[in-house]
Amino acid sequence: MPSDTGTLLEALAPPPVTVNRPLALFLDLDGVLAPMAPTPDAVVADPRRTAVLTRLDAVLDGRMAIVSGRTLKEIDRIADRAALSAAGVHGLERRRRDGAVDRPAASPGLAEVLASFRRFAADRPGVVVEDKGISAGLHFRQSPASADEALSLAHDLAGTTGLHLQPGHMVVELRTPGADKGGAVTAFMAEPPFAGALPVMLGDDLTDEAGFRAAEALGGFGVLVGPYRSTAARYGLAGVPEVLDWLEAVAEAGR
Ligand SMILES: O=P(O)(O)OC[C@H]1O[C@H](O[C@H]2O[C@H](CO)[C@@H](O)[C@H](O)[C@H]2O)[C@H](O)[C@@H](O)[C@@H]1O
Repeated sequence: MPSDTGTLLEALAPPPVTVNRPLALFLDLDGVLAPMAPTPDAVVADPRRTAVLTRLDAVLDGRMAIVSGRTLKEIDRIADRAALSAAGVHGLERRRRDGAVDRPAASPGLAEVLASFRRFAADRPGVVVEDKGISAGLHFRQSPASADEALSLAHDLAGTTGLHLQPGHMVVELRTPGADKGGAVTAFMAEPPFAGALPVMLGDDLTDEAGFRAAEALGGFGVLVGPYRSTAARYGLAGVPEVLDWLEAVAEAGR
């Protein structure tokens, strides 16, 4: 059963390499397929990651999607276009295997948010603004002292614009309201080639919890990557190297 308390100190067991139904994989990007870096742009394509994603896509007959907070453009840059199916901006935009993309119109309040974020970043060295079109991120990994003020600014702007507040790892984001990662997993699972498979979602962030719950609701499970915390995930992996090892084992088992 998924764990529901953050006070337990136990680690989650690693996920099985084989399951008794065709497997569908939903993979978060930052912190799961790629190690954390000082800035979003510092994460680049990696031959080992691209190779295992390409292999998995073939072995799983296309039942593999990256489900990330990044935009589809960024997912393609970092994953070297190895994932045809993908959901970006925390599930707000979704690309099917045939290339068709669903994306909502950007909330009008985003222009004001970006202007405010840029004013905030201008006199705080290290603070980075990320314009994702339908969302805006304020990164403070390189300026941790700015965290409280950044969160407070984002909270105030969420109130005035109606945008959805999305906290993350050393970032706060304001995004167009709409689907989350759980919605993306559920939508993929309703369509070929995913329909009927057992969904497994790997993630590390709070935004991945919706994906874990969606996988569980459809008979699959979530895998928490990183330190133990309160989670809907059933299994755990310690970090990116362990994820890549596990994915390679899954690809090998399915060969
Ligand atoms: O859902 P994910 O694939 O995990 O994406 C979450 C966010 O990842 C990126 O930001 C994070 O990674 C950066 C690079 O390691 C790091 O510098 C930053 O502090 C992290 O928050 C990305 O920039 C965001 O758009 C994603 O939402």
